[in-house]
Amino acid sequence: MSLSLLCMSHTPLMGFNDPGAETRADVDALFDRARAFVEEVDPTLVVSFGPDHYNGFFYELMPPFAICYAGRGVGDFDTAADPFTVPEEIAAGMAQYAADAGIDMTISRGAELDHGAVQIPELVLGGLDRYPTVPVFVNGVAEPFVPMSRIRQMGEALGRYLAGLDERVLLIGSGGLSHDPPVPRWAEATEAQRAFLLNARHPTPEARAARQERTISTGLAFAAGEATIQDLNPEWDNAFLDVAASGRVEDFDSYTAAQMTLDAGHSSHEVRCWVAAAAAMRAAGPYVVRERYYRAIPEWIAGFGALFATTA
Ligand SMILES: O=C(O)/C=C/c1cccc(O)c1O
Ligand SMILES: [Fe+2]
Repeated sequence: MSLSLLCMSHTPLMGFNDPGAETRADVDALFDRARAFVEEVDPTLVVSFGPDHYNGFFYELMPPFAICYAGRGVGDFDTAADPFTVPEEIAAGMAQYAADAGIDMTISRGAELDHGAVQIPELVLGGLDRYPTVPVFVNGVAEPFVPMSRIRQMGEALGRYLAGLDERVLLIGSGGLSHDPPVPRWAEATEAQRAFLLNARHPTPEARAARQERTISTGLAFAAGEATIQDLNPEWDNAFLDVAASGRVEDFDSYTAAQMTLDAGHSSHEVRCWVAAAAAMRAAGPYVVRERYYRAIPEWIAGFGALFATTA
């Protein structure tokens, strides 16, 4: 048995907006190190915590988190539209263990997963079918949010279960850090946007392209200082990374959703994926940080961070 941890920001604008050659090379080198880390820890099982952006999970039924017994990419922003190879018995074991531990776990037997859940596994694992992978959806955009302590406890419960398996488990957390991309919000949404937030599965190619174009152009305007979205917050991001690196996962409990929105933007809640993954990792004992990375990248609307760790 062993556990390892790889948390990274995702951004669908990578490959669409140019952040400059130096930044691109720096991030490419980070992804090379991520792939080398995966090769080194040589997982027999991957558990990947990722959010959604109203491509697979909608307000018609929005759980705080869900273990996916089966899931496939929707292919937004050119991410893989492939199925994950999910070991169903392990997914079911995780769900039962979490339920027995008092976690109100949701499951999905047919999840549709967007770039939030697909981009990092696709890029660091080399495809969605290369390793047996259990995707775990964690809501990072849709209010209301459960307290961060529940995310930590959910991660810890799954970590205890995974630590008891005869597997080399790689935990992935995909999301964050500070960022405020133009994802509609119910409170200020128009009627048309509310219909979208309620259920807009399987958009036409034209609707998909229009949506993506809005995000791409917002990224360009943001980098030019002309967008109205919230600024990135490198100070907040580095404080979050400090906690994640320390392994003191209970310290995340003091993060409230309202303050996170104010400090770090409406999509900062994606860090819940990191919290779940780090808490699962910590449940197996102290860990040693092998990589810590941070760079604010406005063209990609991303406080772009990474943390890799192995058991001490
Ligand atoms: O438009 C979306 O669906 C999401 C955009 C986005 C932009 C930047 C960073 C992220 O994590 C995003 O999800
Ligand atoms: Fe995102």
